[in-house]
Amino acid sequence: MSQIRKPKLGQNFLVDDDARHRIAGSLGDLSTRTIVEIGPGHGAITEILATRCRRLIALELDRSLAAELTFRFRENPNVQVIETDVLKFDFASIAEEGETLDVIGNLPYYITSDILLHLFAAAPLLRRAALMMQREVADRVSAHPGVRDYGLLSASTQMYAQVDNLFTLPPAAFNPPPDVFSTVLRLSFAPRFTELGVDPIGFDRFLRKCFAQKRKTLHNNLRVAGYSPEALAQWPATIPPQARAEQLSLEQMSTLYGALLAFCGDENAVD
Ligand SMILES: C[S@@+](CC[C@H](N)C(=O)[O-])C[C@H]1O[C@@H](n2cnc3c(N)ncnc32)[C@H](O)[C@@H]1O
Repeated sequence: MSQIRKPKLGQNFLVDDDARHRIAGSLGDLSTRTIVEIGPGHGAITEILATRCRRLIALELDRSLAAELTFRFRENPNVQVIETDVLKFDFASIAEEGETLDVIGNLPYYITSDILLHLFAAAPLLRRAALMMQREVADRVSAHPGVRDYGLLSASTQMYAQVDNLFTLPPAAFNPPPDVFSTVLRLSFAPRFTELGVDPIGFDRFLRKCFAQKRKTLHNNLRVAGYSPEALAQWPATIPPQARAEQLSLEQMSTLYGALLAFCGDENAVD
């Protein structure tokens, strides 16, 4: 009986030559940079990066692929292959004094959101990232307020980075072909917490409450999350009372957060 098997560890390897060059080229001149590649696989992108960057750290979870690449790049002193789970990788462990890192990866799609969160946690060490992910996820990450795809993933990402949507590839660019189209995004890290006057942990928790139920108004989501009528009476005049979370800019969100926090004293008071 024939059976379609999902590749393990999200292993859909890039076979489109033009595409691998476009990804490798998407962060510009790398000659002075340290690049971290997530999931190098058989080395489709690694091979190009190895000749272009000062230092390349390739993180591969699959033991046999990591061994294959270690052997293949054994004569490239600027390439280091580390067999590890990217989600357990400490970016600080490889950054040199005062250095920022660039990240490239045709991601294992099954952990895209987790990888993004892991990168956000390391944001002060990162300059830019070029990441291939499922098109629908990329559309959500890069969406602007007021469009259908805008949500928690967009708001969270855009607190950490400016996002550019670079290009989209069909399933045929990969072997085996995935069921979905794929898009490459470029993230330029520039966290906005200080500029917007919010603390990262509290504001992240606030965003989760705001976007808890997409069909509810923001006011209703916050009421359900435990904000009292007295707290919600602090609603800023600049924010429409019937607004949904996905309609508000990050500036408006942070204004609302600040008004509620000033009233409640401590964001823990509303948990
Ligand atoms: C979509 S493939 C990309 C492979 C290669 N870069 C290419 O473009 O052909 C994803 C790669 O990530 C690796 N991978 C999966 N989970 C991982 C993890 N948690 N940490 C590091 N690498 C992982 C897979 O083994 C696979 O090589």
